[in-house]
Order: sequence, then C-alpha cells, then structure tokens
Amino acid sequence: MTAQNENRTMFYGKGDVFVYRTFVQPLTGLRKIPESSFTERDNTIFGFNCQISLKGEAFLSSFTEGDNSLVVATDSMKNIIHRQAANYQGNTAEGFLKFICEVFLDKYSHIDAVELTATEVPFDHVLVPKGEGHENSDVVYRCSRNERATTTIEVKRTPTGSKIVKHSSGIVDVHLIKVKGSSFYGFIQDEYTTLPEAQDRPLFIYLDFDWEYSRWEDGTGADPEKYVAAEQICDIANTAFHELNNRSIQQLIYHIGIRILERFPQLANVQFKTNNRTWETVVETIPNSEGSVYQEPRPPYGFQGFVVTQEDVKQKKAADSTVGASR
Ligand SMILES: O=c1[nH]c(=O)c2[nH]c(=O)[nH]c2[nH]1
Repeated sequence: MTAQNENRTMFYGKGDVFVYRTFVQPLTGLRKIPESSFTERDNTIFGFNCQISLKGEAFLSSFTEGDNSLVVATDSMKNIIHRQAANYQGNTAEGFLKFICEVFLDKYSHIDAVELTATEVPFDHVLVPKGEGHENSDVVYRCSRNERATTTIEVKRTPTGSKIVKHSSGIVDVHLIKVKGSSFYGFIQDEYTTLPEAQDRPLFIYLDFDWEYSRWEDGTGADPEKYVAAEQICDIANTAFHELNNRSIQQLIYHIGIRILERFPQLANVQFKTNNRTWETVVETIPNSEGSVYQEPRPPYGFQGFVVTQEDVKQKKAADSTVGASR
C-alpha cells in the first residue's frame, strides 16, 4: 500500500436502508436510575434507517478504472442488511450493527472496514380502553415524531481479527422548552450589543447527544446492567433542565453531561450539539396572568458544542470537595 493510498478517503455505500423487524426479544435488566422510570424496551418494533459504507484498498480500481469486479453493489448491501436482520440474536441497535458489520467482513475478504449508522424509527404505544381506564395496546403503535436514538460503529479487519475502531450511541432532535427558570445576562455589553439581558426567558433548545462507552462491549446489551438506554439519557436531561435555574445553554449542557457520567461511569464521554430556539416575546404582560405571548424565533440561530468527559467529573468532585472543606 502506498503512503498516498493509505490515507485516501474512499468509501461507497447505501443510505436510507429502512429495516423493520417485529417481536425482537425485549431488553430488560437495565440498571434503574432515580431520574427515569424507564426499565425495559419491549422491542415489539425494532426499526431503523441505516447507512452503510464499505472501505478498502481493493475498491481503488473501481474508481480509477471502472473495474467493477470487486464491487459489492449497493443494492446487494441493502439486501444483506434486510435478510441478515432476521438472524440477529440480540436486542440492541448497537449489537445489531456490530453483527451486520461482521457479516460483511466475513463474506467479502477484500473489504477492509465497514461503517454503519442506524437511526431509530420510533413508535409509541397507543392507549386503548381497559375496564374503567386505559392500557397500552400491544398491537397498534403510532409512529412518533419525537427524538430518535442513533448508533454508529466502524469495524475494521486486522491481522488478528476484526476490531471496533469507532463506536458511539446517541439521540437526535430532542426539543425541550422550559417556560420559566432560565436567564441569560452578564454577557459583553458594547457597541454591537442589542440583545436585552433576560432574568427569565422561555428557553427552547434542540439537543443532539452522543455518548461513548469506555469498553464498547458494554454498549451491546450483552450485560444489560452496563447498557445505557437513550430513554434514560433523555430522562436525565429532562431532570437536569427541570431542576437547574440555568444561566445559559452552555451551563445547562455541562450539568447534563456531568449528571449522565456520574450515573453511568461505564461511559467515557458525552458530546453535545445544541441550538437555541428561544421564542421571541410579542406580548410580555397579560393582565391577571403569569403568561406572555411568543412567536417563533427569527433566523439566524445560536448553537453550542461541548464534550464532557469522566475527567470533568473528577475535577468537579475535587472542586466541590475543596469548596465544602473551606466552608
Ligand atoms: O444560552 C445562551 N448562550 C449564548 O451564548 C447566547 N447568546 C445569545 O444571544 N443568546 C444566548 N443564550
């Protein structure tokens, strides 16, 4: 392999590969945390939008010479994902992706690495009458418009077997509004400043999170005690937002990240991407009411990116104990 080729960006694959399997074995035995009532995922509908990329030096001639002799058609990639979904024995997206990556590496010896991302297609139970009350239907589900769990994994062939070189789990499009209990003041005031300081604003945020396990094995669900469900991560974010009188989105995401990593020491880090979608005030005071009238914010929007690691948890603990000791 020449030095130039070693670092060349070269991949091809298939996107929007939707795959649905019903009645996958439920994920149970998760560790219970105080922020969440989520204890199991029933997996009645195990549905994902997948994107797969194949990588390998052997594909160079398909680009440079139009030689398709080693090309696995992207149409075949889609078929492999569909048919092999029936053979997956586990119950998590992470485990499913690893299983599929290994199918490709085992079947085609000229593939060097497989990168696979899955975004959940989420379904919620609908409620149906039971006696005087209601219960979850076990056959009818509603496609949810809310947040979606995501997973990415890259498995590479090495002389000693396949190796996971990239893995993360996440959730995208979490949209949360806190109607009071958020401020934003104390920022630079100069000739460019027009934004008024806010002691209390209706903070509307869009959040995408990703988290990495220190040991990828913990993310497969083989030991459910070590597995972290996206639902639990969301519940921690909801709780932190509820409890913290936040001074900015920056401060909020740091707190969410610390709380997630304290609850789940098996995670190495949490990565945030957030947008500020705070509503714009139209009528500030309404007689005899605590409320106001708002409209959608006008573009452009603000954003933040931040990674919280277990080192941050350690440093915060040390700083908190110093403050505690000096009191
Ligand atoms: O939480 C916020 N952080 C900022 O950095 C910022 N900047 C801004 O105009 N509004 C906000 N809100």
